[in-house]
Amino acid sequence: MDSIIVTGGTELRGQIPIAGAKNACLALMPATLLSDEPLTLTNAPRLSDIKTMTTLLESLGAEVRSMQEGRVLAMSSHDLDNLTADYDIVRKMRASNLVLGPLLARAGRAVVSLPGGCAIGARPMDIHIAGLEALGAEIELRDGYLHAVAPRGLKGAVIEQRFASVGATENVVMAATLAKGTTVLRNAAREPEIVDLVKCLHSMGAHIEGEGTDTITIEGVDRLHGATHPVVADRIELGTYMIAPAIAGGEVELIGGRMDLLPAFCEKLHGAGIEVSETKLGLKVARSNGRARAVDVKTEVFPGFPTDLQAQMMALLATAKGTSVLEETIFENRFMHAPELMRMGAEIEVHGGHATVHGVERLKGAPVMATDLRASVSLILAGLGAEGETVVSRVYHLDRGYERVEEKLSACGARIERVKGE
Ligand SMILES: CC(=O)N[C@H]1[C@@H](OP(=O)(O)OP(=O)(O)OC[C@H]2O[C@@H](n3ccc(=O)[nH]c3=O)[C@H](O)[C@@H]2O)O[C@H](CO)[C@@H](O)[C@@H]1O
Ligand SMILES: C=C(OP(=O)(O)O)C(=O)O
Repeated sequence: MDSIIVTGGTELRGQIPIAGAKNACLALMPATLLSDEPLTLTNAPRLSDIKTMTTLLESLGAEVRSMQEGRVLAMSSHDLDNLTADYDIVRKMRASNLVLGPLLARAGRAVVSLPGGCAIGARPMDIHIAGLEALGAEIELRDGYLHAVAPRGLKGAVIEQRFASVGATENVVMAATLAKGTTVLRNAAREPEIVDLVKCLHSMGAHIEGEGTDTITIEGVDRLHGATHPVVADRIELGTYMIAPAIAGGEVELIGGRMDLLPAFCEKLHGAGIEVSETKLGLKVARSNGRARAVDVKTEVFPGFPTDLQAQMMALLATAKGTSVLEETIFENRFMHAPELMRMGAEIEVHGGHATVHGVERLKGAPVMATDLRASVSLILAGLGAEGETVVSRVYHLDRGYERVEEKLSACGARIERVKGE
């Protein structure tokens, strides 16, 4: 297994290009299942999760051609010869459950393994199931698999989600594009990845309104056609690299970055004394006034502070002046980076969904272990500002969501290298 070694203490200066969003691409790829014509995605990120989704789509009979070193994904689902998403693939990546809605809508049947829980929480699928059942699907759990059928086809309905789940919104919106009649989805997720998915569905001929608000209305159509769609910028990669100069000092321009993708996050960085400004090419982040200041953070659905940036923010607050309280409201077990940061000298107390962080002047490098995707990168960020060497092991989690992390950071002067494992 590969490790990443970071030697802290160098200010960062330079530019970092932001890739297409993993979480948008993982919803856009299954949209190919809705049409027998080709769907091409441009600005795709090069990540192991994208390879996993490729394997899943291919297992269903779709063709996925990766071009321009993975930047372009040309997909065709002309023939679907299998309607089962196998446990061996789904267990690797929860977003595999996003084939359920499209398969049901196009083929009237789907068998999708339940993904099970993961390190950050239990992550059930009841909201997905309730939404698809409201559209007329009959869904049964047998042998760990969801067996879904729509014997009379899907039919538009009014659906009120008990929580604005990102994945359930994506599954229901995709399924409703081919349902008969109108679907009104209330308490829909408003994340930019949903807006991007709807943009792509529009290009495929879907009739959808209200994306980006809490009510999405979908007028079903008989068929969707092919399209080409550019994947939106990855706001979580963006936020991650915005924190890098905030921790290490210096000034970095994030090419393709936009404040509207991260409104609450940009506000908190500002509150912590970090300068964020718009440039012609993206966003510029600078820390010129010494240590950051403590701020309290509560994770919320969009446009609130994203849970996927909570670990990275904790790494920043670990060396801020004063005490900060981080509240995690989306996942029940998403503070696993705290004990690793404590191995580097951070002073953190975790009580249920709250973490109290007493900022210290400086962290010290240590061997640490990545437990999940965002936890991994938070340890790298912490290492950038720490004294000495930080060795982050188990970085396969990192490769799920960050491409060329060492190259992007070392281009700005960071001392960071990957050591290949067995
Ligand atoms: C591939 C992808 O896009 N992943 C993102 C997506 O995950 P994902 O789509 O899985 O996240 P959800 O919004 O569905 O989950 C949020 C919360 O709702 C709960 N829940 C969800 C569905 C359900 O049927 N029942 C239920 O109880 C989950 O357990 C969790 O506690 O949004 C999360 C919240 O912004 C992000 O952290 C993930 O990075
Ligand atoms: C939690 C994440 O991903 P997933 O939903 O695929 O587990 C993430 O991207 O931080």
